[in-house]
Amino acid sequence: MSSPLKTLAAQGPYLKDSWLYRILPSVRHKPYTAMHCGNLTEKWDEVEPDPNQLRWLPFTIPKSSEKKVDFVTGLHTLCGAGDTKSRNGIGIHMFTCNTSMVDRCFNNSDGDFLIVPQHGEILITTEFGKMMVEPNEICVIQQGMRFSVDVFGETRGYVLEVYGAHFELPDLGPIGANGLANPRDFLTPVAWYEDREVATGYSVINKYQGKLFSSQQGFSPFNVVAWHGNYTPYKYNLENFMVINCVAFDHADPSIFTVLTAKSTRPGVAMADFVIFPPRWGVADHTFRPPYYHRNCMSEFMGLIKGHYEAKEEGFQPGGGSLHSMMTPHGPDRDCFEKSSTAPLKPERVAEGTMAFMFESSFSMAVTKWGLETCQRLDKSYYQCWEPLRKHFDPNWRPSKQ
Ligand SMILES: O=C(O)/C=C/C(=O)CC(=O)CC(=O)O
Ligand SMILES: [Fe+2]
Repeated sequence: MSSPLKTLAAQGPYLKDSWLYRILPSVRHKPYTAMHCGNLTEKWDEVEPDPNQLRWLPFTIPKSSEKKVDFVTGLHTLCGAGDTKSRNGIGIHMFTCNTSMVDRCFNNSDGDFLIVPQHGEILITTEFGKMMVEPNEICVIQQGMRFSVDVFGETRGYVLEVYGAHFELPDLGPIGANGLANPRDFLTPVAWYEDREVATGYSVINKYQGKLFSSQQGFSPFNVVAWHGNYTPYKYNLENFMVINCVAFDHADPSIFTVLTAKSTRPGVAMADFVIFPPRWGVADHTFRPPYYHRNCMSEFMGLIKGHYEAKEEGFQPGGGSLHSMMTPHGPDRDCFEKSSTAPLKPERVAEGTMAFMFESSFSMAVTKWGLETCQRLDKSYYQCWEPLRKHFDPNWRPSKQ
């Protein structure tokens, strides 16, 4: 089923707002009451810090024959930092679900959701219209926008939430006008509405200061007949990313693959970048082409939509994740190191059939109890992928004369 979409109005230094024409105002609702369901959290101070390299096996999708779980009940916070009240922070969540949301919608008063479906497409009904989002596409639902998610079977994906800033295209600097994610490829829904009364009650779920609240009303909130503006949900197909990379020697920093960024209050560092590792050519001469071993000032959460990520072809699986925290050493596993140290440096396709991505943040993130224990997906043997690394230094080695 396809829904009409249009190109998002060009980005620019404009105020962002939208004007919605609805059948009944949103304020026609009963009071919010706390929901007491415990999978979302921002209580970063209640967990012990853990600087280790962490890796998760694919997160388990509940079977609908056992338990019906929709997008909201299937949302679990994995890690994050900062806080919603002072409007500065991020959360990384997983969603695993098997059932559509029925007569309930969600809105996030805390921030924006960048949603990365990994398994199963999702049909998102928003106050602005409908968007079908498939794996290898992403969408952004900004602060306050109500939406409801329909699924078509077992469904899994990743969510990057930012509090206090919106996602935007990175400054292109010397790249100039065109390249990376181009504005023309961002699509936004066209108005769609239903004038539907719901006698049994429609639940509007509100994420507010990290907690979920529910309020009842007697009608569908998707009652917007028309709208105009530039504050909208939008989607983007990662296949449209125009990849720029090294064509001489050395390995470019992964920031060259930034799709969207949410700027922090400190110039030059992001609250969060959404970075992808798309199919491309590797051509660098005299270079170790995979990511080098590094320790750096960002926290790096990696996810895999499909395929095999070059630095970890085996243990890092689609639907799983990894976290390399601020200044924690990491890099390719031994197999990748050996292969890339000996393979001839001819032009070669990298990441064919693969889409890995990174949520990279200048915040130092805490991992929730759900991430460390409850989900039971932590791969305790992750560190062993570097154990077989051996020294190769030979003080007597000299380059051969040609
Ligand atoms: O391409 C690059 O230069 C860096 C990529 C990364 O930092 C991501 C990782 O650290 C992934 C990983 O090794 O698992
Ligand atoms: Fe890294």
